[in-house]
Amino acid sequence: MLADPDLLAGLDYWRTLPIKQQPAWPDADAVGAVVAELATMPPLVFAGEVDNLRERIAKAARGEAFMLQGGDCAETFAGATADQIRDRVKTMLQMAVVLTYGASMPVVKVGRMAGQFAKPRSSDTETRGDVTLPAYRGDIVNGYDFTPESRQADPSRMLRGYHTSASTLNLIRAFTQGGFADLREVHSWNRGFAANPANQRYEGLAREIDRAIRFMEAAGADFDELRHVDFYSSHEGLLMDYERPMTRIDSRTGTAYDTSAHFIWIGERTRDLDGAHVDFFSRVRNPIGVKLGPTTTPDTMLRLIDKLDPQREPGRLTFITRMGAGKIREALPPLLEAIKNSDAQPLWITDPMHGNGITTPTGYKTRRFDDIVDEVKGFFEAHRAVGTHPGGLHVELTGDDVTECMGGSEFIDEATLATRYESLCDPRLNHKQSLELAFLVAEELSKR
Ligand SMILES: O=C[C@H](O)[C@H](O)COP(=O)(O)O
Ligand SMILES: C=C(OP(=O)(O)O)C(=O)O
Ligand SMILES: [Mn+2]
Repeated sequence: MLADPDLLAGLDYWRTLPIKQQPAWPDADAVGAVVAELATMPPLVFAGEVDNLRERIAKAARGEAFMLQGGDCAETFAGATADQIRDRVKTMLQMAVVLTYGASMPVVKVGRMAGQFAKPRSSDTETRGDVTLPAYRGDIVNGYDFTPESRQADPSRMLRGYHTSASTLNLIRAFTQGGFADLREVHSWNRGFAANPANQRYEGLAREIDRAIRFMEAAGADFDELRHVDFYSSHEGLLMDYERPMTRIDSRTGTAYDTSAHFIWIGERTRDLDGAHVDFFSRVRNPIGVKLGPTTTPDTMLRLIDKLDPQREPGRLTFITRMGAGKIREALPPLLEAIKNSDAQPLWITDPMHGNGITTPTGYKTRRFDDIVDEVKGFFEAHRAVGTHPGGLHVELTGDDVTECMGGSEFIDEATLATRYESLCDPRLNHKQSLELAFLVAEELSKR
């Protein structure tokens, strides 16, 4: 089907609107050449897969599924190795099994992976000693090394971002379709975790899952079927010179899909109602997420719904709340009440990371595991009180044994942060902290 000329013109309307958080590219011609090349590259995802995800999100919004979204704050080109990708996928699969049991519902698995390369920053510059340089905006824009050459925005990085996303997604598809996701195998990894004396508290739940799997086996469940899982990609839709050329007209329907990922979210810093990002993503068919911080008013939220989901399409819109542990119990209920009295049915998921950042006196950005857990609990409490569905969890995590967030059963403290702090942006839960969070959330889910 041919695209309607108004749709094509609309996809560039964002250029006339105020825009935030874009790099200062030094050479417009070089950007134009990269954008033209990106526009000729094959899509990373197929529109039909995007539609499937939208249907699953619709189920989660109705309270019939739970969404798990996780991965790095900022993926890096160097971090796209087989081992690191495998360990992140493994962590997500392990969490998903625990959550599936806790929720007694399917878990929709979405990686902050295969394209999560662009970062919004609080400041355009970074100063070390008496040197000030442009801030690091993610590997798709500039380098992390603190030199003028590395921090200069380089559009050729967008091509490397595309190719790194393609190879990452290829390996994710191979793992999740090729047998690595076998339910019995994933559960045996979880048994290893719960067998550690530090995680004794979770042993009971692990044993219950064990019994459930043995029951399934005895009852003749087809475990071959359970070796394949659907795993979707997502990232913040931030860098417009990348997202626009990756947006294509679907030949089946004549509508626009951003083919850089299945799911795209708009960040807390760029969700202005009259800004470029909201306008652009209002015109693509992907399921869209919007981060909502503690200052969000019901009116702003309702206007975001009108812009991004005027048809009230099931699965179209996900609100990712990131209020902070100390604020969620006051800030979230008024938003939930306003939704209850409207005709909209967004999916609600909790990001317990971005409202709980602190910086140590030694300069590490970190988060306390207990604050993260507390925000998740506040999220469940708010939904329970209002009668809406707490539909998912959005976390920054890695499969590696890093020391970036404090607490958890290994008691990572301020002094320990320095031993293996690897994130180039925000602190991630390590493998064990991620599993621990999944067990705690499963306990909350099973209370319902
Ligand atoms: O993930 C995002 C960070 O919170 C965001 O990039 C801001 O970080 P900054 O305050 O270090 O710039
Ligand atoms: C920048 C991020 O979050 P927020 O927009 O909620 O600050 C993020 O998810 O990494
Ligand atoms: Mn982050």
